[in-house]
Amino acid sequence: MASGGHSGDLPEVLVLGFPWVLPSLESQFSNRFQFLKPSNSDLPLLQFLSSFAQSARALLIPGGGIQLTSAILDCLPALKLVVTTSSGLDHLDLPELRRREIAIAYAGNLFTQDVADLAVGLLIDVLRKVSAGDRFVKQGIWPSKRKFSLGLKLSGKQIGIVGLGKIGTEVAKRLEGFGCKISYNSRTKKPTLPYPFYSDLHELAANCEALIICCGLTAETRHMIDRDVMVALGRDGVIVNVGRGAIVDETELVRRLIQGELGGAGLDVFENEPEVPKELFNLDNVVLSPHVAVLTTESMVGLTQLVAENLEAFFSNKPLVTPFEDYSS
Ligand SMILES: O=CC(=O)O
Repeated sequence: MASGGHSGDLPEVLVLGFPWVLPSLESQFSNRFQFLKPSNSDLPLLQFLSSFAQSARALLIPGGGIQLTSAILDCLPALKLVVTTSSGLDHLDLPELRRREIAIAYAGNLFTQDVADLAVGLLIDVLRKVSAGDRFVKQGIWPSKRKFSLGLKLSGKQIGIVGLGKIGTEVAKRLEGFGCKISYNSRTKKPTLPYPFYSDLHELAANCEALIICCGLTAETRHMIDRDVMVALGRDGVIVNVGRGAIVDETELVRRLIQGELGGAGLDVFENEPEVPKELFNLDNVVLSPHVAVLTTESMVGLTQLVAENLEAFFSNKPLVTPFEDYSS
């Protein structure tokens, strides 16, 4: 067996890429599923799939690092389920999966709190210069230089949430606790929420001191945070991105940060991960994190369980625990 390990008649789960939870799934559920791993083989991916994955009905794929293309799907005639470990689905070709009648299970709301926490953490870090202060102390600069540059107050700030779904709403709740004034732009107005809605993103930006990007990446949101939005946000404006890198025009963002035409940025996601524009490395008003908003010890325990439950449900012909059904988004 090219994937390593033979497990008799257990249902096969093809694994593409390197899902974070794979080691814990293997250690807890190897008696339930047989994991087929092309990454363990020397064969090119499509050749591996055509040789060893013809009967695989379920596929496990992480949220990043690999796109599920038609070329891959063409090699998987028996595929009926994709389980992805993310809440964002931009790595999946949704119309193509629908056309092929392949179901999707995803992380649902599992990461909502963690992502909202990190968004607020990044905002506080940019404004109050936590990481910059940490470097100032650890690099021994404090005794000689004495003065550390002033940060900015969070309390009372006008914050614009871009995408007021589950994550955006949790960010808003947290920031209300800091006395911030929240407004938002989203696909639709949320009548049950008290915050001012701006259907025009530029208007939102013009009325805010920071934008927190919480939406998913779609054809509509790609490069939605463009030059004009950044101009509207103004020279002191801050951008925090916990959505997807490509929602922001990264080249423009970097240029404005270098030129001092934007106040700062807190970025967990980038256009070409894991590549990050090196020009950002020396900017103290920029805080970078390696796409970890969803990753906590607790969330990975929950995710391991959720993936296993979705696989169990599928193989016993029961409804998925966290199906993704809105193929249009
Ligand atoms: O970025 C991570 C996710 O979409 O879950």
